[in-house]
Amino acid sequence: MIGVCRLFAAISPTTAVPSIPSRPAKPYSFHSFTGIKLSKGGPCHLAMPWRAGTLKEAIEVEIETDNVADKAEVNGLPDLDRKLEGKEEEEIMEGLHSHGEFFGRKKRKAVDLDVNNYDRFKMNNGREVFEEKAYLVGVESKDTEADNFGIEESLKELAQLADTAGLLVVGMTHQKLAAPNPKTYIGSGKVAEIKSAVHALDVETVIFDDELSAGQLRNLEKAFGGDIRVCDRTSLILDIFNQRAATHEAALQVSLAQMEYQLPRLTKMWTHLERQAGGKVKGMGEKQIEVDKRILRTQIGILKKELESVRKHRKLYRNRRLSVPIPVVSLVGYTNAGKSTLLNHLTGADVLAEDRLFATLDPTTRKVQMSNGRQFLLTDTVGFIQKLPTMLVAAFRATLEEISESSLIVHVVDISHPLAQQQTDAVDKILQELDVGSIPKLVVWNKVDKTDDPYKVKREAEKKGILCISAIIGDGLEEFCDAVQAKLRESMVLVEAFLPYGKSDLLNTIHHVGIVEKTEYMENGTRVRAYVPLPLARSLTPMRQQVASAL
Ligand SMILES: Nc1nc2c(ncn2[C@@H]2O[C@H](COP(=O)(O)OP(=O)(O)OP(=O)(O)O)[C@@H](O)[C@H]2O)c(=O)[nH]1
Ligand SMILES: [Mg+2]
Repeated sequence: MIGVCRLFAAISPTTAVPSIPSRPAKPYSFHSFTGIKLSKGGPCHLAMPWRAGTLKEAIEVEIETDNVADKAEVNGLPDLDRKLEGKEEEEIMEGLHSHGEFFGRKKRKAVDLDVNNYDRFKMNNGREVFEEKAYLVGVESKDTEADNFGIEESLKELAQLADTAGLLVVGMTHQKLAAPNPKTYIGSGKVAEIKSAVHALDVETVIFDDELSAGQLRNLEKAFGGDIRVCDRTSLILDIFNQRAATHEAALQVSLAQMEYQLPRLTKMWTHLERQAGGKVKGMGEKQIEVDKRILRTQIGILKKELESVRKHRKLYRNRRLSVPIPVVSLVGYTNAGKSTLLNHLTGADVLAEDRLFATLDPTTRKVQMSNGRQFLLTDTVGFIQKLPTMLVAAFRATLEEISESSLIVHVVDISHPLAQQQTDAVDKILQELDVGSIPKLVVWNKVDKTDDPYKVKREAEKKGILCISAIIGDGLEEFCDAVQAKLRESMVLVEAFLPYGKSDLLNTIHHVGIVEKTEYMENGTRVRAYVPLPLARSLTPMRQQVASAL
């Protein structure tokens, strides 16, 4: 342990490097990536195993491997530090790849060099990645109703997720099954076929398109053999969320979801110890599982408490915002539909918008100032995806509360996507789960510029009463704001109030956020008849009573 601590002191935790050059030989198999300190290892990390996002994480992984596998090596770490003194950089780098032996004070420089030069190549989309090969596996359900995405499309999306996580997809396969195999999810023939493919292609990670049970994960890893790691869509999404969580709240939410995902899957972490010891320590694994489960549960409890306090804070902030009677409009939609691009274009915000899945995790709210003087608040939210892990929906509850408390939901659809309809259905399904049916909704088709025949798309949209926009170019945005106003009016209430001249600020607000039908300037103030959002109607109540008593 001493060695580990010394190492971290020597290496800045903020040193961000894109990835580790090559994945150490299966150092993770007995190790959770839940971000907690388990009973045996040193500090854990939140990143998915193959994707250590920082140098610090990469080193933690190696060191911990040695820690757990062989305590003598851990105790010997200070010596290793000494051994490192005076070594040439090349030597250190060589050591880095062969064994953890050369980890120590001088490593940082060596690894930085290494990261810049080692094993890099460019992908088709121009991004540079390290060679971490992944192979995708899907199961096509015979129940086509449940499979409206189609297996090929679902796997394509999984490939996009893998790419977002920084993996290189080198192959994929699928199988049609009446029901998944409870032991290995796929049939034994398919297991054998994948095994030879992944060994031939030198694959490190096999990703399944559906959530796997602990037993299935274990059996598949055993069946593929070697250092091949098996994971599923859920853990891939969790990893992406983990990489992208920018705020404290998002990080807490993702950690919680990761731990909840990990809890029932802890079993496999310790079985290797029994294997390594030739079965001599039988039973030890089970003990460890119990200890780790307890630690994990305690951590989950702590995280939940912390999240609750963060949420309280957010609620206070939201209540303050709601007390300003400007209607809130939420942008929702499938991931990559263009929500952030739309927010940026309308408000001049600087939210990250890029051609990758789950660019946004945290909601951002900005004011939209229309040319006619009207205003509304626009909130960008986390994107949805088919097969969204339920624990993530639950984890992002606070974020999604933003949606449920808005006056209008704008569903942004990427109409240039071949599966636009399926994506729309997936979003509608999640909105149903969120129970926001009572909030008015406006559907917009975005990325019309990217479609083969924009005119045809626009004609089709017109027939359906849907608005077409191009958020990136700014096409149709004025019509969009008008449509938002018109929709907002539907949820406004008609009020008649008498505002003394000292309340001119309220009169301004009515003009900004409401639709004024009539104003009458009188001796002591203004009498106004207008459609206003409900919160504003509430704050006008005393003045409305004045009108009533004057009648
Ligand atoms: N051609 C075209 N591309 C667009 C348009 N709107 C957005 N994009 C691109 O689509 C990609 C995704 O845009 P984002 O705004 O990040 O999408 P998002 O809905 O916020 O995605 P998540 O945050 O992942 O949910 C980016 O590369 C944008 O430049 C559009 O109208 N036309
Ligand atoms: Mg976004």
